[in-house]
Amino acid sequence: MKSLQERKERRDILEKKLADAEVSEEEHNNLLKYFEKKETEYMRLQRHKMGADDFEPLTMIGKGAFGEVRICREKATGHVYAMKKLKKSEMLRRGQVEHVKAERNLLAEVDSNCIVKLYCSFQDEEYLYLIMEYLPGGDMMTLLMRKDTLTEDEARFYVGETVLAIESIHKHNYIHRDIKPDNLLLDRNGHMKLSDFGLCKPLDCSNLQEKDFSTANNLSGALLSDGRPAAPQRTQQEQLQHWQRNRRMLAYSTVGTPDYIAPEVLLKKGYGMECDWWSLGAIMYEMLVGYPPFYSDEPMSTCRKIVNWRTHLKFPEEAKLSPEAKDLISKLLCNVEQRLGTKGAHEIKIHPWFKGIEWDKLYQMKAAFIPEVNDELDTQNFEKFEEVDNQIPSAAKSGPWRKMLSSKDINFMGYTYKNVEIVNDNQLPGIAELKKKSSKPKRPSIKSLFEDEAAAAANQPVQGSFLNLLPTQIEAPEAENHSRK
Ligand SMILES: Nc1ncnc2c1ncn2[C@@H]1O[C@H](COP(=O)(O)OP(=O)(O)OP(=O)(O)O)[C@@H](O)[C@H]1O
Repeated sequence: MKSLQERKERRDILEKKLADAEVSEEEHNNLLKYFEKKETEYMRLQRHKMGADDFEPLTMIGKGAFGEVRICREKATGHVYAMKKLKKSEMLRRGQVEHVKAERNLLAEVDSNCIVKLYCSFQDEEYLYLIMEYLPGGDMMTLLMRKDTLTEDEARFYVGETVLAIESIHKHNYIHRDIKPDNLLLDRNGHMKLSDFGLCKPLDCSNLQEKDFSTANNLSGALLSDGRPAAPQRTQQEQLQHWQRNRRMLAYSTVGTPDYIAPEVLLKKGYGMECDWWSLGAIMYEMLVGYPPFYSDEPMSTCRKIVNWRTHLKFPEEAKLSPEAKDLISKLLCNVEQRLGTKGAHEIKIHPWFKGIEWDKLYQMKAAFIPEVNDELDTQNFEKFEEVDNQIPSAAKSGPWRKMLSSKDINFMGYTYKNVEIVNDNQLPGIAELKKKSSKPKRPSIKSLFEDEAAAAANQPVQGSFLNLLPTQIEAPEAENHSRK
């Protein structure tokens, strides 16, 4: 009865809006017909338990340490989404269960232009699934590799959108900790959205002490026993080529790249939201210089340079950065106490480098680059991945984790989620407009259908190992369970 009543209220609102709006009778009827169609779809979705069978998997667009990302088509509606599929046994083996829940919680909780939208999540015996909006513009890593460097105006657009994205997750009390160009995705119009909120590839620096990071031990400043420098001195161009040769390999390696991680995170001193602003500084540097500020041949050496940033942060002359750009980067890549953003995103927004930027209109502006996207299944902006045999290795089926795996698995309880609202409801012109004009709260019809236990799970503090998205109330990394060890 309640849902009938709500349906009637929605229809009344629409009728009222239509009476006020000057629309032709034909348009009026079309909108009402569309409304009924959406209501039917909405009810069907509410009833239906989603599963992998509801989607036709298509081209693979991403591969991570725990699974893969593909575009897929929902069989019932024909809508295209990105499906992230994660192997439960791998999650358990690497102690990532809480992180995958954190990712699902954040995606379900934060409704923002700057965050990739989650349509639903579900699981079967072997896998967890996230069905998200498909962002066909590719990721920032690929864009940067294609462009070498960006002009300051181009960079301002992307850095600005990253500021808004970071601000929106901080507002929900989440810290990302692993913001890097690979996690900045571009939509069809070239606007940026943040993704990948839970499954970092933990680079295990936990056995390193602060003394290991001391300047005497740092690689690039050090000399070998015969007096030669331990790391070759390269020109900006050489360093750029070197970085680009290694970039994809680093992205797909099991340890990932530490280039954007804040020193306090590496040192596990206890950290807060400021660590995401450090990552912003490293990304901005890469956009303007061509490679990240502490790049080194070895990830461990990069970690050392990050911790000794005072010695290693240098701006190559050839890059010709403006004084404002250098100033902003230096105020992001610095001690937590001095770092811009510590008191909130506004500190960064008012920096002179952003002079003239209209923060409220950034997402309505024309993007710095418009990606080429020919149709809804176009994946030209992504790497090509070789398809390997999809069979689940027998180890996963017979290993010690096997008995823990089932779709009613207690480890992954609360994973299932459905966001009925985002079933492409902006596809019909007119409806989106009407919704904007509505005086009701922003998302009047949202119906997030958590399974009962999910509501509780969403409020659980999340603990986990190195480098992962954590609600801020989880504090010192020392207290974390470094399950990779
Ligand atoms: N919603 C999406 N739309 C388009 N592409 C996506 C989407 N989600 C992920 N991708 C692509 O898949 C890649 C891997 O995704 P993601 O980083 O979320 O997976 P992961 O397994 O957690 O990876 P990682 O090992 O880096 O943590 C991204 O870099 C991006 O290119």
